[in-house]
Amino acid sequence: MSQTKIEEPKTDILKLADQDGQFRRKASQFRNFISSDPSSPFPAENDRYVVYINYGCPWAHRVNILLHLKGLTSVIPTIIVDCQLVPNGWSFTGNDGSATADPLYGFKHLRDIYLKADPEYTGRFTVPCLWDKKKETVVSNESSEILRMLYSEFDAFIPEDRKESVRPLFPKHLQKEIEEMNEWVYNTVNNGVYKTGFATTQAAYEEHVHVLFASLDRLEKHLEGPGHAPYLFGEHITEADIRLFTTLIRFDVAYVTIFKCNLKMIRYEYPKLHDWLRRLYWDEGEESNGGAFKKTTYFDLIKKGYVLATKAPNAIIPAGPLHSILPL
Ligand SMILES: N[C@@H](CCC(=O)N[C@@H](CS)C(=O)NCC(=O)O)C(=O)O
Repeated sequence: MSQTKIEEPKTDILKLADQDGQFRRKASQFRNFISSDPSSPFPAENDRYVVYINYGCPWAHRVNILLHLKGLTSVIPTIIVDCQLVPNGWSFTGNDGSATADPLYGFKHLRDIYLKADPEYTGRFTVPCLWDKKKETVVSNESSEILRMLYSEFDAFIPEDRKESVRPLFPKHLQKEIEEMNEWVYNTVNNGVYKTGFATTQAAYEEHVHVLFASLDRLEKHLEGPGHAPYLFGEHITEADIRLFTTLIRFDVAYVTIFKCNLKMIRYEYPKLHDWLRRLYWDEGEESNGGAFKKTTYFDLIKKGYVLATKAPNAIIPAGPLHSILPL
């Protein structure tokens, strides 16, 4: 008789850098799209989808901002996992805004959601993770694509003035420029902080830290360009602002100290980026639909999440900076 083997996780969750000290982000594996077309495999419906997030992760934060900006928080509710990455991955502990168990299936770990969708899944168990309650599967675990499907596919469920046709986050005439910016900002800033902070050799760290700051210098210059203020592409918030915000709001409070991205700080050395960042954070008016950026930012959990992920000196959470964000 063959013995029943208990399956160990195939992914070493706490191993972030490769053998050569470089952090290489793996491509997301669930890449389906929700559509407003009722005959599509994943049609937009009220209360059919949920998205697993935590409050530390910048990729999950993008999605949470978008749900608030669009007024979709009750159409696609979020389910929160805690901010500590343990050997079994993200979990439900009752801490950091999470429930004590997954409200859908009673699971203790997010990995069980992925394995329910595909028992053979070998990728990483990441947030954000968009789940279809009807088909009981993961629709997508790629934040950049989750953003895109939320722009217009759920327009039937939101007020007129939030629809993509009225207040576009990815306007036709800017798409090429936004795509171009996404490319270098993703590689050198959004993911650049991780390549720097998760590096485990001096050479890998130094390879990425200078590239990161060269891109911040480039962004600072960009904001001086015609039509590039107060938001990255003019008078209104676009996708480019959302994607950069979730990295820069973490910069002075977490990446400078915990990820050693410490050649400069946003608040002291990047006046234009600093203005841009504070305007987004503090806005509680129409542009941010009543504070989408502020309401979704949890500075303490951001710090905690990175300290625990990197085991930064003795897992002590730095007290500073004195103000997580300065007034406008
Ligand atoms: N490309 C993904 C990346 C998501 C991602 O890496 N999330 C991190 C949290 S910041 C995660 O869940 N890491 C857990 C792991 O890799 O095991 C996206 O943009 O959605």
